[in-house]
Amino acid sequence: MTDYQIPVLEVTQLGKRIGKKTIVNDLSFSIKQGEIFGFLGPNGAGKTTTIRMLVGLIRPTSGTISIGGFSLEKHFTRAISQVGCIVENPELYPYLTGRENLQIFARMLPSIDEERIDEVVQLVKMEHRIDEVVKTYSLGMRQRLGIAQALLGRPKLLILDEPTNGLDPSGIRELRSFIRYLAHDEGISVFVSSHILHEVQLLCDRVAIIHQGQILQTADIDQLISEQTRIEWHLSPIDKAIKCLQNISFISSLESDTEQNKVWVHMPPSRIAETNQSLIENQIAVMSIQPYQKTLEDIFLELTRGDTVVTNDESNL
Ligand SMILES: Nc1ncnc2c1ncn2[C@@H]1O[C@H](COP(=O)(O)OP(=O)(O)OP(=O)(O)O)[C@@H](O)[C@H]1O
Repeated sequence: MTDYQIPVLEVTQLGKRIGKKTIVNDLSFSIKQGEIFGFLGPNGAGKTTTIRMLVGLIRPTSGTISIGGFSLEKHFTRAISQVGCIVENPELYPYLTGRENLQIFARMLPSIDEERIDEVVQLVKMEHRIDEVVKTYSLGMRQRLGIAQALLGRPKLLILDEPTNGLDPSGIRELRSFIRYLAHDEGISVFVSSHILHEVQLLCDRVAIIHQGQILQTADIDQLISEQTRIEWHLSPIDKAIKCLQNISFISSLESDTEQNKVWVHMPPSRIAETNQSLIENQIAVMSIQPYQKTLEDIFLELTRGDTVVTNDESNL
């Protein structure tokens, strides 16, 4: 079902100035169909301002946004009709049932019938509680209903601003598996902002790291982690081993301690076996191989040199 060729969201050199202050500067990224794209940054980095521009609540001062191939500026209605969005807490009527909330929202959209309401209720797996009043729902269920509301218009792109705020660990886990289902099984692209590294690492396929209104790095999560893997090799004879490793193209930043017979290199973990084989073919004894993998948090801290981002302690996953 997933087609990774079509960019559902394309953002080019997006910028926002308010007065003399640059809030967001030169953001460029694109999101493919069925992809979960994390927008990770500390408080005040510019995430909400970016989301407000993506959903047409404020105008960019520079750059372009294209949704499903339509420019948000030139074809606003066509572009925005492909977006479903909820901010931190969805706006719901507490004294009405879940279904009545969806019916009210559906009236604002063209051609949404009861059948579509039943479909989204099934999609968010709320069939058993949808006819109860919202004030009896947990925060996690309200989030689901908010997502159901956002899905009513069959969006290609779902935008979620810090969706796990206020949820307990089981609610977070449930929401995570639900978002993955929507993206990977239903083919909906998801843009999700977060200040929690661990959450992004567990949820997203790709991430843009934003700091002071600028993207520091955009990367595939798995690739990012594997590129940042440092491998410790215990080898003998060490001088011959170093020469051998220096000739391998995918190995970088070689450091060694000849007294301990140890070498540390950066390389993809998937190439360990072939490296091991070429060492053995060169009559080098391999005593041990120890990979050390950086977390997204380590990578973020290196990029930003220590600005505050919440670690997995707070996310409590
Ligand atoms: N209308 C405005 N006028 C002046 N400054 C603003 C305005 N809106 C946002 N800012 C500033 O821009 C910066 C980015 O704000 P934004 O809300 O986009 O950050 P954020 O990454 O979403 O952080 P948070 O998670 O705290 O909301 C902040 O320093 C904020 O104070």
